[in-house]
Amino acid sequence: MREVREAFARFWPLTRGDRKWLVLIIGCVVVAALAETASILLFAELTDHALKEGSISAFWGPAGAWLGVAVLGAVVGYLGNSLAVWTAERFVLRLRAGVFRHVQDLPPHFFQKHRQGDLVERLTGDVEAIEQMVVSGVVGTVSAAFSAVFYAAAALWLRWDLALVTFVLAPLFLVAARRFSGRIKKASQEERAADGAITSVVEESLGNVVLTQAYNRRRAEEKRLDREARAWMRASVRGARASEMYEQFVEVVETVCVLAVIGLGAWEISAGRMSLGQLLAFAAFLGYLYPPIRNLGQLGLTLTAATAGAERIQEILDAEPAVADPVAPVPAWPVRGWVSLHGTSFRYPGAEHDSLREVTFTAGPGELVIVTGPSGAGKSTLSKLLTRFYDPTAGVICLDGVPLSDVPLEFLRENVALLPQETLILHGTIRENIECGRPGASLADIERAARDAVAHEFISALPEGYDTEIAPGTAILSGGQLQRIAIARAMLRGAPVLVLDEPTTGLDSVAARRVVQPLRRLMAGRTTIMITHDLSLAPDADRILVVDGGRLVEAGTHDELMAWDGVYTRLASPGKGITVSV
Ligand SMILES: Nc1ncnc2c1ncn2[C@@H]1O[C@H](COP(=O)(O)OP(=O)(O)OP(=O)(O)O)[C@@H](O)[C@H]1O
Repeated sequence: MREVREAFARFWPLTRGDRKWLVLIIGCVVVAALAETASILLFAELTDHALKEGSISAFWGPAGAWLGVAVLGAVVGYLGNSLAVWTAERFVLRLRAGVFRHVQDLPPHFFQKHRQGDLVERLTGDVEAIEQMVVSGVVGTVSAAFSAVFYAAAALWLRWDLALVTFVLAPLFLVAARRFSGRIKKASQEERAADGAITSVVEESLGNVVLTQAYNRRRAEEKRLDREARAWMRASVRGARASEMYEQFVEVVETVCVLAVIGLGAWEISAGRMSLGQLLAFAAFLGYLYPPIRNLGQLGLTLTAATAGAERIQEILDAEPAVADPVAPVPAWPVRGWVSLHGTSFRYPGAEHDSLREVTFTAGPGELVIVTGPSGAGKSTLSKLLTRFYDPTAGVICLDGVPLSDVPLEFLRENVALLPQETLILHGTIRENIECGRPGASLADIERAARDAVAHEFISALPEGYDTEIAPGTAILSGGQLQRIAIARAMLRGAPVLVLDEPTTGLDSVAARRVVQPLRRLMAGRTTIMITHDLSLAPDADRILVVDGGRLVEAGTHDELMAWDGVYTRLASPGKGITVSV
């Protein structure tokens, strides 16, 4: 129960703004319960008078009142339930948006640690589970509690002695619910994790379908899915079994109660203190009294199952973004493009070694600085620091002399544009894909950027031109063409500082040559830091920095470094072999 309380306390604040609706819903629920109670009492009156005495004149009054009460109950029931669904869905909407916003700010290593399918499951199934706990849980509990109290009062009023017998046995329902809640929660946790794993396997397999088919991995992938699906099946059967056991146990408890009432009733009838009609009315009444008590127990189980989802969402919400907007940000300024690193070191969270060690260099407006080095040297890490996905663990990185941690994140990313290793394509038209470099840009600007990126020609040749729909992994365009779209996007952004991470990776030499010309245009007049293995642009670079094992080991122009005969010479002359740092 402590977990339910904790999870509840965490998510209850999200109902702010909707609490007035919750109060209204509860009002409807209470009126509906009252109407229901009144109808039971009217039923008892009908049995006692109209039926027992066989009097039709005694029928009309209670019958009319019963109909009135039933209509009132129906109206408030409809209002309350519709409002409850609306409020619950609003809660889901808000919670999902909040979790999604949080996830978007999380650092790259978070996404390396969590499988995508699992995150999808958390943002869908688990979010709904929390709704069950916070909104439907509250409404359901209040509704069942009020109904139980009203029915109990009515039962006492009808026959206090029989009512007491039924009350004595009622706590058995709650004991049973407690007994089963642990098992149900565990099964529910496993089921949710397995759900996430299934989504992950399907997503990864379909995303890699070429590898699967080319390497005959179909059987292996099927086995992987089968393993997760079986785990899901086991958990869901275990959960269903525990719920069913609870249901059946409750049935038995109910039978015991009915038998106790009939036994006591038989004794009362034999002593002449009760009529058969009264006993039947009371027994029928039990049919009303037990469901809300039973529901209370069932709700307890739903709540414990929902905490499994709540804990999975909490785990995401507890993950901290690696960087935050500065508390006292420097006001925006016309950025010139001086980038300087001073004794910068960085270690990934949880890693044992620094990925960058005491790196110091400066790059100025109009300069092309190439960062190269063996695989695993720390080059991509440098691009993550320059665009502030992480803050250095030691040292400082400045833009125009201002530490990046004092620059508002949005302003920083407007002025330092990243062209990442993998070509990032969004679902949408080519125009939208370029426009996201500068939202709201005119078509003329988009076309100019595409022309500069040598992309206008192939885009115009497409039947739908700039309105052609593309998506990640699209087959309409080649890797080089997609890269040129990404370059057009960066051109449109017009940022004074460019960080290019392996801009020609994955392109064959012809395609790579085709992007070199637009790249040169893109770089003109800006500070460009290009991280690359491909040294075809090296002779043009103002400076080449060679990183090895996280350290800056060589710096100079192509000619200077070639004359040095060090790491760079080996990298630039493949015949001499490339070192790989570990
Ligand atoms: N999320 C992470 N957690 C821990 N260590 C990491 C993480 N990402 C990278 N590393 C480590 O940091 C070091 C530098 O990695 P980085 O990706 O910067 O190398 P790189 O020079 O760009 O390599 P490549 O040229 O192969 O892309 C490597 O030893 C790598 O294992």
